[in-house]
Amino acid sequence: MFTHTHYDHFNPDDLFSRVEGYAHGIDKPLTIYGNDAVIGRSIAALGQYAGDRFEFQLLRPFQAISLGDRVVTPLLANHDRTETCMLFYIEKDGKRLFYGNDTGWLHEDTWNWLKGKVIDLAILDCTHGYTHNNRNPNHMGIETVLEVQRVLQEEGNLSKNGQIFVTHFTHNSGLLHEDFERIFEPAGIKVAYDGLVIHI
Ligand SMILES: Nc1ccn([C@@H]2O[C@H](COP(=O)(O)O)[C@@H](O)[C@H]2O)c(=O)n1
Repeated sequence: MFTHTHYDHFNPDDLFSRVEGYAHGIDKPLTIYGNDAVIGRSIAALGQYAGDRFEFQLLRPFQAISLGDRVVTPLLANHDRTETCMLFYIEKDGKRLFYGNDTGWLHEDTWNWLKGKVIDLAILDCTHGYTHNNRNPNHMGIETVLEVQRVLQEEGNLSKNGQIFVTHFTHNSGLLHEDFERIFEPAGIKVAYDGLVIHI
């Protein structure tokens, strides 16, 4: 399931290693979920070799789909005006995950959709460090993350033990992992790292 087609999230040429004759022992297709750009570029990368090794499912903003025991609702990101970039609200076993990356200050339609929804774990974009803007577009920074937390709390979106983790940092902020930990610790926001597993 893809949020958008930027190079750091989507490399459709990798799909080729699953085609007939290259990969073996495959008895069911891999479903690619995403916006029209994701689906179009996946099909273009595979060409005639897609065979029965792949299926494609177009995601539309705010139209929930069932995936086994999960319900996934794609939400609109505020990231790239040339593409329908998406975030995800995922419900499973009574737990609710908000995958909020890549995005700047949340899209108005997403804020509206979130009204009345509960979140047990929010994963938020914190590409930037300090931006002196608490409504940063395209990507969030520290002030925007804190402002999103404030609104989520004000709206009652976070469950009793609801957690926020930040991720997707650029080295250009000049901040290290421990700097982000120190900055976000007073707000109770945790800082993600490669290989992190969170149980909710
Ligand atoms: N000021 C920035 C902004 C982003 N990056 C890194 O570039 C990658 C792609 O960014 P997108 O805006 O296309 O999502 C991403 O991995 C960022 O960390 C950067 O280094 N400096």
